[in-house]
Parts: sequence; structure tokens; C-alpha cells
Amino acid sequence: SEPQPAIAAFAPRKFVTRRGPDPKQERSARTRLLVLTAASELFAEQGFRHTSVKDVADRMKMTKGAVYFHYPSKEALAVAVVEEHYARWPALLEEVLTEGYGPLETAEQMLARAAVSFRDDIVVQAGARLQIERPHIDAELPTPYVDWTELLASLLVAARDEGQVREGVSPEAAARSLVSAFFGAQHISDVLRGRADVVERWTETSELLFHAIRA
Ligand SMILES: CCC[C@@H]1OCC(CO)=C1C(=O)O
Repeated sequence: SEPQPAIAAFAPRKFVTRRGPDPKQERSARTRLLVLTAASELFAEQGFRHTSVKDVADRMKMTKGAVYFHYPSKEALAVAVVEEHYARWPALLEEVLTEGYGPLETAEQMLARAAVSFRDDIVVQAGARLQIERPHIDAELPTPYVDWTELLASLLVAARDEGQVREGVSPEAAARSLVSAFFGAQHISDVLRGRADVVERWTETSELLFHAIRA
């Protein structure tokens, strides 16, 4: 496959230690995931303000204690959901990079598959809503948009170096435009259609933008 640019964006945030299976730990990890999923459903459906830890416990048919065992507050839950939202993208990048596309096609594939995640993945949907509501969440949420912008800029710089980018197109400006367009497309699709048409909406925008970017 073609040499890939060193991509700093989306560096895995947490070092995962590889240990053998421990049933107690596995059960705890499963419950933690259930809590995160139930919280994501509620945050996506009704937002941060109108969701309580009790709502999350009820959705899981567990006690509030079971939720508090994993997350000390609703704010901590929101941080975990947003972090899990962003953790999707390094995994997606690894998948796309194994398929051996050039840098421009990698950028196109990343966004096309991200659109599918915005349609289908409740954690991605919840993370997006929480980022909109960040002014009302008293917690340190990850800064939105910057990792995507950095990733796309690095891919477009590599594409330019391989002669794949139209003369006069700035990779950094194109990256910012792609992020703005994707954010807008998924937001409009969410408001108008609950994201039912987000893939189609992104496809038409992507075709136009990559036509303008490609040499
Ligand atoms: C890929 C465009 C940026 C992306 O779109 C929705 C959203 C949620 O905040 C994003 C982010 O924070 O990176």
C-alpha cells in the first residue's frame, strides 16, 4: 500500500494494558458499557439537562448505586460518552488505513464511514448532542472539531505532496471546509430527519467538495 503520512490526530488516548481474562473485571467492563449505552440513549433522546442518573439506572433496570460505582456524577457520564464518541475515529482510521487507499481517498473514506456512524451509532449521536450542549455541562469535555481538522489537514498535505490536490487549494483550508460541511450536513440531517438521510446528504456534499479539491 502507499506510504501513509504520520498522523498525529486521533492518537489513541488511553494505553490499554493487555491482561488475561478476569471474570470479575469482564463483568465490570460489561456493566460499564451498559451504563455508557443507556446514558448515550438518554443523552441523545432528551439531552443532558433532562437526563438524571436515576433515568440511566431505570433504563438499565439497575440501581443508581450500580451507575455511581462506575461514574461518580452525570457530568462524568457525559465526559465518558463524549470520549467514547471520539475513540471511534482512531479505530475507523486503522480500518481504513489497512485497505491501502492513498491519502485523498483515505480522507474521503473516513468521512463517508463517519456519516454511517452518525446514522447508526448511538454513542456518536449522543456525543454530538453533548458537544452542542457543552455550555450547560460543568465538566472538561474534549475540544470539538480539532482532531478531525488536524487529521484531514495531514491527509490533504500528503495528497498535495503526491500531486493529488488542485493547484491553489490549501490543504488546511480544505480540511476546515470539510469539517464545517460535515458538521453542518449531519446537524441538518439530525434536525430535519433524525439523521435518517445523513449518508445521502453527506455523499452529495462530499462529491462536490472533493471534486473541488482533487487535481
Ligand atoms: C467531522 C466534522 C466534525 C464532527 O461533526 C460532529 C462533531 C460533534 O462535535 C464533530 C467533532 O466534534 O469532531
